Amino acid sequence: MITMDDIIREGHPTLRRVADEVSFPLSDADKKVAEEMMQFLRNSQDEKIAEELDLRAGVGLAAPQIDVSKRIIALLIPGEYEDDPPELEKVMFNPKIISHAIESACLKGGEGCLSVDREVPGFVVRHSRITVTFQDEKGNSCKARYKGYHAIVVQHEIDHLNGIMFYDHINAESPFSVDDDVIIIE
Ligand SMILES: OCN(O)CCCc1ccccc1
Ligand code: NI
Repeated sequence: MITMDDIIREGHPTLRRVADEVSFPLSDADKKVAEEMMQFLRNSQDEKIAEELDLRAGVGLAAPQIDVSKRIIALLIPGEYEDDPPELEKVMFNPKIISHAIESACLKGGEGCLSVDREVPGFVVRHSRITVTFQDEKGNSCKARYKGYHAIVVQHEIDHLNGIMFYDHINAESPFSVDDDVIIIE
């Protein structure tokens, strides 16, 4: 089971590596990694388990964050209300952004990261809408489009596969100044 002890922190070289493509059919090891990543996200969003295991809540996780330099990301974006189904619950293998909108967007509150034990204030400017191809656990080729908060989270995770941290996108000189056509998501 993944706990915070398994999550590597900034400064660890794996976070700055470009992760390797996953081959299909999946090895048992890769299947296990994906399952454990999704279980971590569920546990991290369960009040009791998170408190018991001292987990930071996460809506996404990338395999490099558990020192597995492979192109696997897990996404778990909860529904609006307690008993709603998740808005997005998916593991992507070899995800790739194949196209994106011209418009940029960022979260009003900035971003954080389970691999970063500090606040890094500032607007993290990303694409407002993306089209992603990926393989599912069966190796089926999939395509999906994301916008808004979902697009932001997916980009944050895919960045981890390319050794990019969220604060790489923050304007160091002026962290909260963005062009006036950048969509600021509440
Ligand atoms: O890589 C996953 N992770 O560090 C957890 C935080 C995910 C995340 C947080 C804010 C905006 C987008 C994504
Ligand atoms: Ni992260």
